[in-house]
Amino acid sequence: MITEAKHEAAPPLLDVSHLDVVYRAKGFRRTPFRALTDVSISIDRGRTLGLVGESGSGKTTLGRAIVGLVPVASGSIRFEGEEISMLSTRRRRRLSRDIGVVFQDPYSSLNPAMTIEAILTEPLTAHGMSRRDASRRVGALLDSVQLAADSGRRLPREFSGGQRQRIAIARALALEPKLIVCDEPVSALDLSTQSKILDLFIDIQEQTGVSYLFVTHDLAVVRYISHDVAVMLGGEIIETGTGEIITSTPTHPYTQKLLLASPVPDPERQAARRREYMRLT
Ligand SMILES: Nc1ncnc2c1ncn2[C@@H]1O[C@H](COP(=O)(O)OP(=O)(O)OP(=O)(O)O)[C@@H](O)[C@H]1O
Repeated sequence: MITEAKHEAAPPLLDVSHLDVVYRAKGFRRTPFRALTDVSISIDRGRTLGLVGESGSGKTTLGRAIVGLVPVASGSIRFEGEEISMLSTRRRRRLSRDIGVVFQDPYSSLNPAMTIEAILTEPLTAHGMSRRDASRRVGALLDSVQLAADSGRRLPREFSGGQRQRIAIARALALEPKLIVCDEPVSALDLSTQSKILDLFIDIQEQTGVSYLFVTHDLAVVRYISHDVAVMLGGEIIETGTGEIITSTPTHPYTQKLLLASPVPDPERQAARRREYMRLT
């Protein structure tokens, strides 16, 4: 008898559902503080979700909850279908192979006393790779972020901000993660360096199929890099949609206000302006 094969849709790579995070009362806060309320997002393989919102809206908290740095009060975080919000430290550690992180500040995120080779081999040897194999992999990692092969012998202070962010990206890539949480990774860089690093993120995604949760407060950055966008306000997701729609015709008044405050350049209008300029000169 011929039976019809059942094709169940694969779960999204990351599926966050009805997530609440509450920080304990501490310092000036005398009562517990609810930083995330009923947050739901999902990211498919090879896709980028831009997470946008003003300072204090909860973007970093969501990224930290996903990588296990902040405890979850309720709701779920599923990675490849497996619930990960309540894992033991040991299982979490194994998961840290699959979920990498790149932080905002390239100046404080690298240990100033370690050579670049030591920085890049550390996660590899911590996950059981021999020192010799790890050291061999450093060359490939430096190459993937377009840094010279002899960079391994140098210290972080010998590099510019953009180069340090390349090193931080190489470190995040070391264990071949499936998802990288990128927390404002370009906001400390000047504009021309920003666009080079964004292009690097895009190239790496095309080559490896990695997914990104890309936290930023800048709609222009989100437009450039994201397939999908979620907008946060006061610990809640208030609007989601494709990058193009959210950065051109958002429906929520708050997103419209964000867009007015930092208009996203329209590529067609820019091209028309360039053509007009060429005609006149
Ligand atoms: N460890 C903590 N304990 C208590 N409250 C915290 C803690 N970390 C963050 N918060 C509070 O949670 C809220 C969300 O902070 P979060 O850093 O997630 O926002 P954000 O959108 O990433 O802001 P920014 O862009 O400034 O980093 C803020 O009101 C912040 O003060």
